[in-house]
Amino acid sequence: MVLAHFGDELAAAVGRCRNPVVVGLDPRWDKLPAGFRQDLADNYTVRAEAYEKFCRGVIDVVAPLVPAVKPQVAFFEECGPSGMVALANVMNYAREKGQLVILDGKRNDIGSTAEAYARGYLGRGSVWGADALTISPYLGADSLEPFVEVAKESGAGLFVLVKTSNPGGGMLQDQQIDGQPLYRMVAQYVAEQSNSTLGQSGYSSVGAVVGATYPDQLAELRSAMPNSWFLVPGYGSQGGTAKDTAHAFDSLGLGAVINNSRGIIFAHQRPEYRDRFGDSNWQDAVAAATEDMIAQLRAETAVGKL
Ligand SMILES: O=c1ccn([C@@H]2O[C@H](COP(=O)(O)O)[C@@H](O)[C@H]2O)c(=O)[nH]1
Repeated sequence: MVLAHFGDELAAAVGRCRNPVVVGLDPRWDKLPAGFRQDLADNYTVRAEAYEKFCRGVIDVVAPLVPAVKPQVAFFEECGPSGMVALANVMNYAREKGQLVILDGKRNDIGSTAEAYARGYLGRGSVWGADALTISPYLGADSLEPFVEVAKESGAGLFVLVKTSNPGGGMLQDQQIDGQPLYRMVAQYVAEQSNSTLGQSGYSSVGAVVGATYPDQLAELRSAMPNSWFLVPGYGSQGGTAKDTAHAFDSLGLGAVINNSRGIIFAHQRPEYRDRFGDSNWQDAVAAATEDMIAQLRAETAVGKL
């Protein structure tokens, strides 16, 4: 079944869960709980199978708690073909469990190739069936249009990289062009596309990636893209805090979803959870870290009004 409208679906899911947490599925071999690792680290089929089993276990815990998961394609792609099968199985499992699936692939290319990416990834009628996909803006408008067109047809969503969470992103994104940083030009494009994909929630299906590590720009960009969902990475392991994300939300606590990958899925290794849970109770650590993040966001931001 095709999604009616990603922006509205996300608003409904965030409202239902009363929180905007996205759990990032970034499986890493050396961080998996002991029971998942065998002596076959160099066998990528074994790795892929372990990643799938682990991610299914994470989804079992977080599906009743949060609106969406964000599989990171890179960790599955690293495993070759068996990794891509594992990714497809994980995406299907998340959807079966009622989760929206935001695929972090950061795709794009020239227009005709971008169209193939868009048709392959976006919407439930597609082969991959992602509810939303992250895309790069740096090939320009003709590379982005196929994604927007397919998203409109399929009801799926897009998150355009506007101000990324990494320390080096400013090398290009902060460059001044005609008196404004490049990221503001990208934001303007996203705002324009949002106007043509507005849903009943007031939010569009064309959103923006803006890092929690740049709180000032989060505030600035919230005003520049008032109808766009923000996908906010950089929380936890990269240093972003709940307070840092406060300006990403509108006054009702909508408008942004906050991703946390390592900090949740590998919580069993974090000092604050390690002694309580350890490897054998890793799923309880995932639950505790998710619930703690929800509580922090509710205490420090307008999410408390949801
Ligand atoms: O600007 C960006 C865009 C994407 N990411 C991705 O989000 C997660 C973050 O992982 P953590 O473990 O929570 O740090 C990861 O998949 C990145 O590729 C980002 O961090 N920043």
